[in-house]
Amino acid sequence: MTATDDSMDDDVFETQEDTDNKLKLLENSIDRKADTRSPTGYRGYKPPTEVLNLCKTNVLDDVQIVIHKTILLGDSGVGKTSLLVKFDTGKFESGKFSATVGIGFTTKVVEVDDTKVKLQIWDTAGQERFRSVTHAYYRDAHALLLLYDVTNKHSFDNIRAWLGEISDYAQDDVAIMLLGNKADCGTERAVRRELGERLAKEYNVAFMETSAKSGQNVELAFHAVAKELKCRRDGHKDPNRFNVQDYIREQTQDNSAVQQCPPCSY
Ligand SMILES: Nc1nc2c(ncn2[C@@H]2O[C@H](COP(=O)(O)OP(=O)(O)OP(=O)(O)O)[C@@H](O)[C@H]2O)c(=O)[nH]1
Repeated sequence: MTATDDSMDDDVFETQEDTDNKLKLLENSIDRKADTRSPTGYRGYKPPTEVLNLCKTNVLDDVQIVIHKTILLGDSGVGKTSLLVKFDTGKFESGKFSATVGIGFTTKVVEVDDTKVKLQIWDTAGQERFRSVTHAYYRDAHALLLLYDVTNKHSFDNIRAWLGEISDYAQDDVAIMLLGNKADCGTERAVRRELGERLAKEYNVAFMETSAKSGQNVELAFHAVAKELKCRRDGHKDPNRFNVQDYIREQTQDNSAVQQCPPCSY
């Protein structure tokens, strides 16, 4: 499977008009909020011009598309922006990104079983003060990638709270994948892989460890989500229900020689 920037033929999921209306709503709400005092200091926030331009080019050019909205969530500093940039550009630049302010997105086409699936991937700010803004985006999300940092126990302990917010604000059938990021940090590890696996099982969500730095499982995380979303859409035609965790297991076994986590003592 490969990820490309090609457009795709498929039926309409979100139209140009829908996207236009959302942009207008976003711009209006930002203008309105700028008029009032904000306890968080967020109300004056305007998305960067590039984000708005991105909306106006990449999405609006393709009218005949299926957009699967995928959101990256998790505490500040767990690596959401780095994971997205690695997937998008193949690059990791240590310490390059300042904390995300508000929200922005990138679109990426992923090829699954000879079909193109368009993921609109939203990167959110992990900082608490932006939480009310990001909640607004949960409602129409098809998939959520929830990250913690394997070197930061606190970010793992907060996952239950994140899952609580997800159940409050997202659709019941949203696809959720828990990602333990920074798996390259062998000696600094503070959260064992088994703890992540156990938590994911408890909440019945998919799980894998990733590294935006080494690239471990980065493509796989987004491909697994794309495959899950495609299978959900095709569900009525597919008698053998796709199981995303089995798929991840098969794929990581295939690649285990290159993707093995360094031994750790936790
Ligand atoms: N070693 C290692 N460092 C990483 C990895 N992913 C991200 N980082 C580093 O962790 C720091 C935070 O990464 P970001 O991508 O900005 O984190 P974020 O979750 O987007 O943070 P917010 O925007 O504040 O929500 C940066 O210094 C990254 O270089 C990884 O997989 N391995």
